[in-house]
Amino acid sequence: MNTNLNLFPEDIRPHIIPSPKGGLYYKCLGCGAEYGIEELLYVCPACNEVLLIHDRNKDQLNAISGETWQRIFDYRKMLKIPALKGIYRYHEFIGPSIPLESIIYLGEGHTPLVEANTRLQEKTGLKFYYKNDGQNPSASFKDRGMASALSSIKYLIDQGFVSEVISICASTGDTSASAALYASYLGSKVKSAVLLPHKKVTSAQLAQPLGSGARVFEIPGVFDDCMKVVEHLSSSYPVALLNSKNAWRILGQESYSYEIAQDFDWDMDKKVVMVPIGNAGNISAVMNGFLKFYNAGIINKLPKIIGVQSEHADPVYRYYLEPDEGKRKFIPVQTQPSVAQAAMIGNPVSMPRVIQIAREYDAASGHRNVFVVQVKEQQIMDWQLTANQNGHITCTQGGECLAGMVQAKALDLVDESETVILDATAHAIKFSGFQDLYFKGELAEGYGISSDSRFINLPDFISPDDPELIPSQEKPLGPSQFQKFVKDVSEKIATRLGL
Ligand SMILES: N[C@@H](CCOP(=O)(O)O)C(=O)O
Repeated sequence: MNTNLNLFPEDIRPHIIPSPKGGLYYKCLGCGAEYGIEELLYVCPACNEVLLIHDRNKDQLNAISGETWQRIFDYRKMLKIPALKGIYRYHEFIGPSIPLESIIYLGEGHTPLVEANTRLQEKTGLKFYYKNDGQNPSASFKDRGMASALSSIKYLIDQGFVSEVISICASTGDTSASAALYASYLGSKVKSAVLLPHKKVTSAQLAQPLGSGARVFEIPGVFDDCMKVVEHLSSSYPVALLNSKNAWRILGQESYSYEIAQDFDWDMDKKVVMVPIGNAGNISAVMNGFLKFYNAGIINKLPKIIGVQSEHADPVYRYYLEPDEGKRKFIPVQTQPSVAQAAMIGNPVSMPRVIQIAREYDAASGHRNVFVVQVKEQQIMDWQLTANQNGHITCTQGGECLAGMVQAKALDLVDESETVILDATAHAIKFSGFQDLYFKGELAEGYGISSDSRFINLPDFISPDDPELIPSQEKPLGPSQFQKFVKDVSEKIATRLGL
């Protein structure tokens, strides 16, 4: 696609189309060992700890002023080059080694930021927005990380470092949908396999990888058990791990923060970003993204970060309950049934990243700026339904986020002077089964939720009393009978509506 660079201001022109630069490398969070990105690597071969991707040339980012970066990203919005339409608008911060030809773009990123209506803001006493990551191609935020991870795999294939790949992931349902979708786009060179905890993903989520043609394996247990199997597979066989243990996933998910910064015209003063925590890759990425923009002078304030966990899957919340950093000890938990099923994780693989990045984040902020709150299952469901009955399309994790905001206000972690951004991590439709069970009062006891009649909404079946007036495909009604049918049913509906 041709781009007329003359349309752009002269000082911006050389930066509009990024060219690939080397310099990325894996760094172990445990022993600090460094490794090249030319191999598929998920944990440190020396100490088995998780990795992050760093940029040897990151100082070069500071050769461009923060204000110029802002303009570069604003002008890039005008581009029609597919590779730069999604998360790679921020190429220099997402994956500067990846040439544009290796970038996969399926429409991810730049999801809408929707301000809550006055009623909801008055009810909660806070000004807030949902960032609708359910409007990504596979209907969850995972597509950000997957676009990055699969672009990195395409890069390795394009460069001849690998020829064929079997990708694998454990999932509560969103990661698998996304992995299968992006792998299927790459065709025969990347075969996708996903592991799901049997009966612990929603039917919509199960349908997604099946529809994309992935091999789907269901195993007994919960997500944490699947994750252990996948970790074993990835350390024993030549497979590409697509969970967020894969550091490329973190890079891609940093785009969420870059977009929030750009959406608010780079003004992060008095902003609070709330993120549900499951495998903890997302909160790591969100903090890291803001830190990178802050270090490059693109934003001059670090927003407050508040993670949210359900009382039924709260290991990160428990870790931070201890005020003395030196005494904190991470202990995995056994999860209990949670309607925020995507976050029903007791042993998050990114916990070491959370600990390290949160420390850096607080240090750069000059005060504590990362918090974690805990919410009840009842609050998750009730706030999800409240949000969606006010024009949102949020999943149960988004409900968890809103419940977390209300809890944070009760704890004085946030006040009326601040603006809150909530992460609707997936589309409501994926999790509509929980809504259905809530409305029918059929949620299993283990969730600890009772259905509040204020939220219940069930369909009303309206049919003529006379069986002769009931239309069917096998026996269509004659014209006069059909007219009677329409009149009869309309009158009944009008009565119900009080017309
Ligand atoms: N909620 C996730 C769990 C896996 O997390 P990831 O960060 O490793 O992708 C899912 O949808 O599977």
